[in-house]
Amino acid sequence: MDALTLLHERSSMGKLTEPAPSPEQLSAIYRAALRAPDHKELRPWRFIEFVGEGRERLGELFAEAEFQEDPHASDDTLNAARKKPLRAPMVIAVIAKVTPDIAKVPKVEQVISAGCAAHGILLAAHALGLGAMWRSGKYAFDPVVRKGMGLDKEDEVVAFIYLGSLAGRHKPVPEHNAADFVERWD
Ligand SMILES: Cc1cc2nc3c(=O)[nH]c(=O)nc-3n(C[C@H](O)[C@H](O)[C@H](O)COP(=O)(O)O)c2cc1C
Repeated sequence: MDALTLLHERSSMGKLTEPAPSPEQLSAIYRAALRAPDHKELRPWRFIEFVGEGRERLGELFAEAEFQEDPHASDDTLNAARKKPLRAPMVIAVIAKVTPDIAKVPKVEQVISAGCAAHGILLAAHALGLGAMWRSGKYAFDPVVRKGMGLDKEDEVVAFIYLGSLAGRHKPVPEHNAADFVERWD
């Protein structure tokens, strides 16, 4: 697949199955992530891989977040939260590891950089024939989840990327008209 075809045709895949990416595939995926544009080379990103029982630990954090939000939450609600990370054989949390008060690189730029790293993961996964889906949801912003994953005060959860093998067909890529989004000064 050439680079432009990849950029034009990447799409998300919510239906994911075993196996998880191999070590070689992960290596290629992280190389792509680490090529994200990065002002002052701060490397403002960290990745936490959840596989096997690690996904269950993440699910427990989601359920605990749900419980803290509503101590009367039903068992169904807590179990639904618990099961979310099991939708794929691997989840990668992309964290913006923010260095506060650094000259010329405000927090927003560091978070954008980490977002570009997340996009790199999606693109590399697609190029490798894997499926991937970027999710956030309320748990990405929840204090219980943040604390459980060891985030510092200024850090942000940019993505939970669900990764695995394709268990469905990619939906057709929508055609947009660039002119709807572009203005030109000349
Ligand atoms: C920051 C961010 C957070 C997202 N969170 C979710 C989410 O929690 N749940 C979801 O279904 N899609 C979420 N999406 C959207 C999907 O990842 C996906 O981009 C969307 O379904 C469109 O599909 P496509 O990537 O194939 O165009 C999120 C996207 C971004 C950029």
